[in-house]
Amino acid sequence: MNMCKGKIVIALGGNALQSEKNEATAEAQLAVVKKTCEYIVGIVQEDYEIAIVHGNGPQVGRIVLASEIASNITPAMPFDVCGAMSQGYIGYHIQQGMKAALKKIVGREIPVITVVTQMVVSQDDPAFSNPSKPIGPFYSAEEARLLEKEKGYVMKEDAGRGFRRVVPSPKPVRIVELDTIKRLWDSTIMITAGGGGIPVIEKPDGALEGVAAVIDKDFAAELLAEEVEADALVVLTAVEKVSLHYNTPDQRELDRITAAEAEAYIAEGHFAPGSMLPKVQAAVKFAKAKPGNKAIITSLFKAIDALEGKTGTVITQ
Ligand SMILES: Nc1ncnc2c1ncn2[C@@H]1O[C@H](COP(=O)(O)OP(=O)(O)O)[C@@H](O)[C@H]1O
Ligand SMILES: NC(=O)OP(=O)(O)O
Repeated sequence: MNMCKGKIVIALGGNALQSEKNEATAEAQLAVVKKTCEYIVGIVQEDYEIAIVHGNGPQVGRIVLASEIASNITPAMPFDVCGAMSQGYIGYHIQQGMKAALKKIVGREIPVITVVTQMVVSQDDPAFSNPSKPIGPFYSAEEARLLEKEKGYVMKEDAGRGFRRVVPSPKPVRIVELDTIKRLWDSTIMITAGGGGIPVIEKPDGALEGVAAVIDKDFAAELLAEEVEADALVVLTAVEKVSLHYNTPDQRELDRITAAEAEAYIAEGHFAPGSMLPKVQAAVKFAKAKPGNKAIITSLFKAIDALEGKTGTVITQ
């Protein structure tokens, strides 16, 4: 990676991993990931140094479900182990996609690896008593009621699309593998803090213990961006720009805003919790962390244009 234009941490949204039909097969995911990687490699070709942080809500939920259903024949895996599994197979797909796209588009090899990443969270995080992160498949209201009764799941309606299991989503505090990530940065494209990182708590003796939770990948990407002193946090999702009055006749897209303006819009309730809100909150945190920091929220397809200042919603100090 020569003549670097800047260091960026990319947070990859659900549409970068799953088909519009939400097909849950590994084959469907790999097909989507391969296309996604062609856009990401376009960013590498523009001479940005990148790290990739992906989501894992649908995937970790399905691994947990499969493990629970098979528990009469093989021991169920703890939730944190399921999170590690999701990092492994999503990372594996991205590695394959990146390798193929690098060969096709850039024409040279750049090492790409997945770093199984642990993320320290606080045992006292209020999120543990207020589950909010949707995982796994969608259910009808009737199925949701049954799951609550029979399995003790907490079920919530997810943006008008049906009911999903929700789990605690504590804030990321410390990236355990940070030193390694920093050391590899110059030579290697890393898929790291996938699914927000495997949530672990730190015992008084320093031992780490996995906990049942899913960290928001936008917050994890933000923390990574601060730690590696990235120039930009690039949050890639399904929309080209963030809007005020989203999905109403008064909808207005935002181009360049300050962190203070974004905070005012947050207070006015413009961004849906669990979807756009964490992205804007992460963007604000990064923008405020250091003068010159830039956070961009845009679509995968518009990422390069947004990096060139032509589109996207850009949040700065
Ligand atoms: N104010 C807003 N402006 C733009 N999009 C919004 C807004 N509020 C909610 N959204 C929705 O949030 C989605 C992004 O959240 P989500 O799909 O959960 O993220 P991810 O891409 O990480 O999977 C957008 O595609 C859009 O449908
Ligand atoms: N961990 C995480 O934020 O996953 P999603 O993006 O799938 O919700």
